[in-house]
Amino acid sequence: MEDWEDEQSPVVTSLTLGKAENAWNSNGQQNGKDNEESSWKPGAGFGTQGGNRDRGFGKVDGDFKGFRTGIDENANEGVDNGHSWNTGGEGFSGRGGRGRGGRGGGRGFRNSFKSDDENASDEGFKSGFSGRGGRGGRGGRGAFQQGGDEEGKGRFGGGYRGQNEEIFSKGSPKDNEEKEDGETAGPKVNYIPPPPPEEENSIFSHYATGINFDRYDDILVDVSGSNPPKAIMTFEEAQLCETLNKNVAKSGYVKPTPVQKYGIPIISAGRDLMACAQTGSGKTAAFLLPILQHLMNEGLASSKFSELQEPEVIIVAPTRELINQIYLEARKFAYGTCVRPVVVYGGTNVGFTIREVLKGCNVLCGTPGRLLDIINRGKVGLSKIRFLVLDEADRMLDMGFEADMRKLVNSPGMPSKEERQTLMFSATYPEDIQKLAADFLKVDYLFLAVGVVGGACNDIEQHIIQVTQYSKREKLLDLLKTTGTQRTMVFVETKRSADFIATFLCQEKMPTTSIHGDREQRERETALRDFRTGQCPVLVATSVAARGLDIEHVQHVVNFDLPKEIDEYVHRIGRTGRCGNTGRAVSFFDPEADTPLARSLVKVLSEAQQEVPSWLEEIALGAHGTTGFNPRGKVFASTDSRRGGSFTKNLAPQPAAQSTVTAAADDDDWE
Ligand SMILES: Nc1ncnc2c1ncn2[C@@H]1O[C@H](COP(=O)(O)OP(=O)(O)OP(=O)(O)O)[C@@H](O)[C@H]1O
Repeated sequence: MEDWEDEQSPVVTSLTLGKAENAWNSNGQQNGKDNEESSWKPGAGFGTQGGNRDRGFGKVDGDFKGFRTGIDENANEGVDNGHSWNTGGEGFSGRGGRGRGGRGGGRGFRNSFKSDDENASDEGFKSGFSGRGGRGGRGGRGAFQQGGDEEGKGRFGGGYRGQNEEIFSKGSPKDNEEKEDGETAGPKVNYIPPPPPEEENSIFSHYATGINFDRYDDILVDVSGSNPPKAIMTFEEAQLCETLNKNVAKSGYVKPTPVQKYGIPIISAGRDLMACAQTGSGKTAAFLLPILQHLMNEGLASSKFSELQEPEVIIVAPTRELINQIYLEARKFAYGTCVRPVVVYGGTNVGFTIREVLKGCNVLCGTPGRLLDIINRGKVGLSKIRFLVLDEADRMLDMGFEADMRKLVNSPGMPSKEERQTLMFSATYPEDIQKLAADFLKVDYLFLAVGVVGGACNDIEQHIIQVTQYSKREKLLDLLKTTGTQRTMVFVETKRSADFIATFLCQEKMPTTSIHGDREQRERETALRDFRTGQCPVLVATSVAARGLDIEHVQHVVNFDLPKEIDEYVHRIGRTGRCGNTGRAVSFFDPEADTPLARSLVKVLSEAQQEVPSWLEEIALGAHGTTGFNPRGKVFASTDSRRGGSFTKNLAPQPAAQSTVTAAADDDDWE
């Protein structure tokens, strides 16, 4: 029997709040004993604090007033006095020492919650805190250095959804938030996701296009490369078969968006494509429809009765939730056809994944790790691949995933780039990534730019508010009081901040859930579902939710912590203002931390005709930005890195918002 075949039954892997203390004692206590410096004390809810004062939080000053916890104003929490800080016995707010160490006193909470980015955030907490025992880990200096038993996965990593949620999740083996993998190592994962909807109504449920949908027609479009095919103006011109046409209509699509008008004929003509279009402007259908039409025209090569499945299409995306969403879209458009899409992603039971694949698979959607895993297990052959799609292509080719993408295209059987069609889609394309992407594409690929490459969607009202690190929580609370039950995504930098802020909001009686890479997959999906349905109208998220997610009614995005990269900002705020709907994004700008982003932020705001606060311009003027800056630059900030783009629509560019900043930089310099 193969190793995956015994992975049958899902087991409950996390604990309810009521049970957690026991489990915690039995597993975690071991950790505590193992480590002289560790300091957790059971019995006070889940309040925990590892790390010592200097290495952990540093002294708290500014306007941080504790956290309705056992922490005192002088930050004498944690190790030194042996008290844990807790959240009133209701939730948890545990914390290991940061491992990296604070940057000295005086920065207080900032050290704790700002400076520990995703990579660093794990260092202090690699221990058996999950309620299942820890696997150990690197251990934090002054924190919990040893794991407990061999079963658990270490780290604290729980998310929080309020009163009754099963809180504690095992940690992830990865440090990098967005880098999802197939979990080829480590303990078996038993999670089997719920089956996708079968009812036609649910499959085709969609939200209405917004008042600005028709304004998509005014966006400048640039196609570069030789002999681009003519754009289509209607779906009829796409010459889709009857079933696909019906499915398009049932999805509520009346007319194509610009990326569809240009992208569909390019793909149908057999050309490779690198496409860049605003967030929420319909990139998914732009590649799915012509691919499905091709399969309908050409017929399917793979047999559902084969022991080796040989899909015609592979679609990769960087996060599990996004790839699942793409899969559901593929399933929707393929409804009533014999094309069978399948999705594979980490955090789920491998045996289940393989069984799904073996039921027949034409369009294989996956996160890179799990995809490579099942390919390596010999369950999927690549020789029949006709299309390779990289969604969020710039992310798929940056340092996090580039190696996996190279492994994929070099896997045995994978047709060479000359023999397959390769399609890349994103709202952002740093120029160096474009150059790298050319390795995967035929020489004569077409570059399609809808609007500003890397630009924010114009339907999003953007506000930047100057704050100090210590005033953020109060500001967030004030903000959320004005948004009521409207759906809001709050982005933070670290997994721990996500838990912390979610806990804080729950205590303030705001139904909140959280999503980040340390949550178990089941919890992540529950969180997303609760957010989608409005049961929890506030979702606190790390960058794992920044790209691609298409959730109805998200009216607000809050950047509690601004990201370090401007592209990340563009994707995050793009969770609102989709498909012609309007949205609002509020970002907290802490000059101490965010000054390097100032220039590119001014640029993005200007290009989207948003008001640029004068204080931000001043900061930008004095800042050594990490990204290019030319607020008066041309509308296409950057186009095809091969240059020579030809404008296919000659509308007068709209004037950028006035900006007094005159720093000289290359128009194209987004890095
Ligand atoms: N032609 C259309 N008419 C109506 N709705 C559409 C059309 N095309 C796409 N949509 C809808 O618009 C929403 C956004 O589409 P999609 O998720 O593909 O955007 P995207 O460009 O991939 O965004 P992101 O850059 O954030 O990944 C989806 O709900 C989709 O069903």
